[in-house]
Amino acid sequence: MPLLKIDKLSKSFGGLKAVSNLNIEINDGELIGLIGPNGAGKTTVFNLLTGVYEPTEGSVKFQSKDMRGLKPYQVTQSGMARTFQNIRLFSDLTVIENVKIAYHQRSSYSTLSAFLRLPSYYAGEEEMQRKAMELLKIFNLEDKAEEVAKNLPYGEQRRLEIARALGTEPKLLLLDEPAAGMNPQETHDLMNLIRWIRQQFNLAILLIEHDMSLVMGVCERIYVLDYGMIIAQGTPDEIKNNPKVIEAYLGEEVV
Ligand SMILES: Nc1ncnc2c1ncn2[C@@H]1O[C@H](COP(=O)(O)OP(=O)(O)OP(=O)(O)O)[C@@H](O)[C@H]1O
Repeated sequence: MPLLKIDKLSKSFGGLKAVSNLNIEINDGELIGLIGPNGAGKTTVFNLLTGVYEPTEGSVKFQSKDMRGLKPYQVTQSGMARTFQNIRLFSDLTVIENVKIAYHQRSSYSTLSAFLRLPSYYAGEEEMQRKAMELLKIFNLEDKAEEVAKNLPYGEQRRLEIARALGTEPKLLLLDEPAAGMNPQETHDLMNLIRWIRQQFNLAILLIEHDMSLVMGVCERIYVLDYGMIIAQGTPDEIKNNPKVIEAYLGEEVV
C-alpha cells in the first residue's frame, strides 16, 4: 500500500470545481511536487488532506486509514504535518515554545499527570525541551530559541515553521510554497535542507512550489494541476518536456 492514496478526490465551492477527480499516490520516503498556475487548486488539495475542507467526492487514505471526517489536529496526530503559504507561527511566543507546542500534540504523558504535576509530566517536559532544542540546532536556530517568533527575519520564520511541523513527527510533510519570498541563496539552501530532512527524518514530502529550480531540483515525481485537474505527471524531465505543461504553466523558457 502507498503511504498516501488520493482517490477521485473533488471539491466544489458553489459552482466552482476547485479540485476535480484527483488521483495521487505517494510512497514512503518519496519527494513529490505539486505544481500548476495560480488558482489551479494546489492549496485546496492540502486543505482537503489536512481536514480543513471536507471533500465533495472521493477519498484519502493515509497509512491505509480512511481520513474522512478527521479534524486537522487528528490528521496531525495521525502523522501528516504541513506548513502554510502565508507563514502561520504563534508569533507572540518564543521560537522554542513554537516547537514545543508541536511536541505537545504528540506528547506521551496524560493531561491528568500534567494537571497534577506528576513526575511523568516533568520527565515529558524535559524530553520535549531537549528534542525541541535538537530541532532548533538542525535548523540553525538554537541561538534564537528565546526570541519572540515574529522578530525573526522572514527566511528564519520559514525555517521555524518547517521545524515546528517536524516536531509533530510526521511520516508525510506537506510544504506549501516554502521558497516564497526567499532570495536565490536562501532557495538554494532550502533545497539542500529539504533533501536532508527527507533522509534524516525518514519521511515523504509533498511540495507545492512555483520556483521551478527548487521543484525540478528536489522532486522525484511531479503532478501538474490546471483548473483543478491533473494534466500531467512524471519525472522532472518528463514534465519539463510535456507540451501540455509548457502551454498551461511553464512557458517556453524552461525547455
Ligand atoms: N474557501 C473557498 N471558497 C471559495 N473558493 C475557494 C476557496 N478556496 C479556494 N477557492 C478557489 O478555488 C480555486 C483554487 O484555489 P487554490 O488556492 O487551491 O489555488 P492554488 O493552486 O493554491 O493557487 P496559488 O498558486 O495562487 O496559491 C481558486 O479559484 C480559488 O479562488
